[in-house]
Amino acid sequence: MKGKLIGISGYIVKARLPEAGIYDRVLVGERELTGEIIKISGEDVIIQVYEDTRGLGTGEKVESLKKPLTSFLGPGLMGNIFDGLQRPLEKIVEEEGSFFAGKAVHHFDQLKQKFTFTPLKNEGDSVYVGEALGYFSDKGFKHYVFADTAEGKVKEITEGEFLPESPVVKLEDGTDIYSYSQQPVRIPLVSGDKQILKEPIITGQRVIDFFFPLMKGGVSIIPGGFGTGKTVLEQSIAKYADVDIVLYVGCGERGNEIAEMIEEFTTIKDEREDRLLRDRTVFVVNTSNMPVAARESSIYMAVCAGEYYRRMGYHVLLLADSISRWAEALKEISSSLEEMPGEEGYPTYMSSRIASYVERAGAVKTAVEKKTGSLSMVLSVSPPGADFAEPVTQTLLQNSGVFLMLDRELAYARHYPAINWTQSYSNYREDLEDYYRQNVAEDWQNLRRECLQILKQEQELMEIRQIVGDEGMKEEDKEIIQLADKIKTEFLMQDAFSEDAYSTLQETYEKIKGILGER
Ligand SMILES: Nc1ncnc2c1ncn2[C@@H]1O[C@H](COP(=O)(O)OP(=O)(O)OP(=O)(O)O)[C@@H](O)[C@H]1O
Repeated sequence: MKGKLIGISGYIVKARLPEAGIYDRVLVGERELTGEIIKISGEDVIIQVYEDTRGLGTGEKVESLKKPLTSFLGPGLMGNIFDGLQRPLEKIVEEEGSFFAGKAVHHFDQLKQKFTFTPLKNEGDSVYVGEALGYFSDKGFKHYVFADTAEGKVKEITEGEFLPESPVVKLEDGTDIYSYSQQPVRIPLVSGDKQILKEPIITGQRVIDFFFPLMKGGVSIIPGGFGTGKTVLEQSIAKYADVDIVLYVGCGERGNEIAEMIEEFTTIKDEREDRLLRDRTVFVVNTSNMPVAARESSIYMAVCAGEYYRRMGYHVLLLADSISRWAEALKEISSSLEEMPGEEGYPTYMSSRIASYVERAGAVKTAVEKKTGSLSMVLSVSPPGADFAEPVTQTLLQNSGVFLMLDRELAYARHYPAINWTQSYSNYREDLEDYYRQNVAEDWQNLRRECLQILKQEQELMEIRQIVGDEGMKEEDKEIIQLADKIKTEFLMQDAFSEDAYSTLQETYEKIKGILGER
C-alpha cells in the first residue's frame, strides 16, 4: 500500500497513507528508509524514521509493509554487531564506508548463511505446540526450532546444512516450520510462566557480589552522574558475569567508547569456554551520532533476542548503556509531535513504556530438557546533574530489584567501582541466603552484616573526628576507622584494568574473612 511524503521535520515525517495501521513498518522515500507509524490522523500518518533523513523530499513515495517492526530470530546473531534495525554494522561499514548507509540495507541479505540442523523428531512423530523439533548449532550454542503454532504429525524433517528460507520441518497438515522466526519487537515472546530463580549472577565485582547481589532473571539499575564509571562497570559485568549469553545495547553513547569495547571483546578469551568473549555476545548499537529514534528500536531488538535465547534454557544478561538516552529520544519525539508533556518534559507514557520493557526480564521453565532460562537486565541511567529524584531514575527504581548508586565523590577520589555502600541496595539478598550458605560459606551473610556495620560506624566516627580531632578519639574508635579504610582500599576498590578485575565468590569470601579476622 503506497502513499506519499507530505512533510519532513528531521527524523519525524508526515505522509498521506490511507489504511495504514499504527506501528506498521514503512519504507520511506526512494531510498526506502525504514520507519514506523507512530500516529494516525485520518488519511495522514506520522512516521518516525530510523535512518538518516537528509536529502529526503516531499512528494517521494511511502509504502506500508502492513506488518510491525520485527526482530529476525535464528542462528547467526551471536558475535555480531547490529544497529537498531538488526543490520550488521561491520558489513555496512565494509560495503558503504560508514555506518550511514546511503541506501537501505535489509538484514535478510545478511543472514543468508548455512547452519547445520540436527533433528530431535522423526517422520511420523507427533508434535505439540511449543515442543522443540531440532536445533541449529552456531558458535557452540544450540538454537532450537519450536513448533510454535501448529501441532500434528511430522511429514518431513530434514538434517544437514540449511539456508534460512527453506523449511526444516513440514507437518502433515501442510504447515511449514522454519529455522527463523520474525517477532514483532514490541510484543513479548511468551514462553511459559515466569519463575523465581534463587541464583545470583556472579559478577566478580566484590562490592556487588558481597553487598548488593544481582539475581538471574532480575533487574538492576546503575544510576550515576557524568564520568562516574557506568560504562566501565557495565563492561566489567559483561565480561565476567556467569551467564551464557550477553546482549550489550549501546544506546546513545559515544561511538569511540563502543568501538573500544567491541575491540576488547574481540581479543579477550572467555574464562569458561575455549572461545572469544565476543562469540557469546550480541551487540546492538546506536551511538550518539545516529538518529535518536533508532535508540528505541535497539532497546527492543535486544530484548527480543534475549527472550529468544531464554526460551532455549540459556541464562541471558541484557546490559543497556544508557536508558536515559532512550528516555531522551522519547522526549524529543514527543515534543516534535507536540504532545502534552509530563514530568520534566518527558511524555506521560514514558514510565509505563519503561515499566513494560523491564517486565520482560525474568526466569522461565523451558520446553528444552525442562531447563530454566533467564533474562536479566542491568541498566545504566545517567540522570542529568546526578539528580536521582528525576523521573527516569525514579521509574526504574520502582521496577528493579537492585540499585547500584554511583557516587561522584568516590569517583573523584578514584575509588572504583564508585558504588555507594550506604545508598545502594539489593532486594534479592534474602532470597539468596541459602545459595551462599550452600555454595560459599555459612557465615557469608553474617560477615556482610558485620562489614556494613563497620562502614556505617566509620561514617559516624569520621563526623566526630572532625569535631574532636584525631587526639580526641578513643583507641578502639581509631581501630574501627583503620579497619574500615582497609575494607575500602583492599576489598571494595577493584581496578577494572588490573589482574584484580575479577574475584570468585570464594576469593571474595576469603579476602573479607582475612580483613575482618584481623580484629
Ligand atoms: N572499575 C574501574 N577501575 C578503574 N578505573 C575505572 C573504573 N571505573 C571507572 N574508571 C575510570 O573512570 C573513567 C570514567 O568511567 P566511565 O567512562 O565508565 O564513566 P561513565 O559514567 O560511563 O561516563 P559518561 O557519563 O561519560 O558516560 C574511566 O575512563 C576510568 O578511567
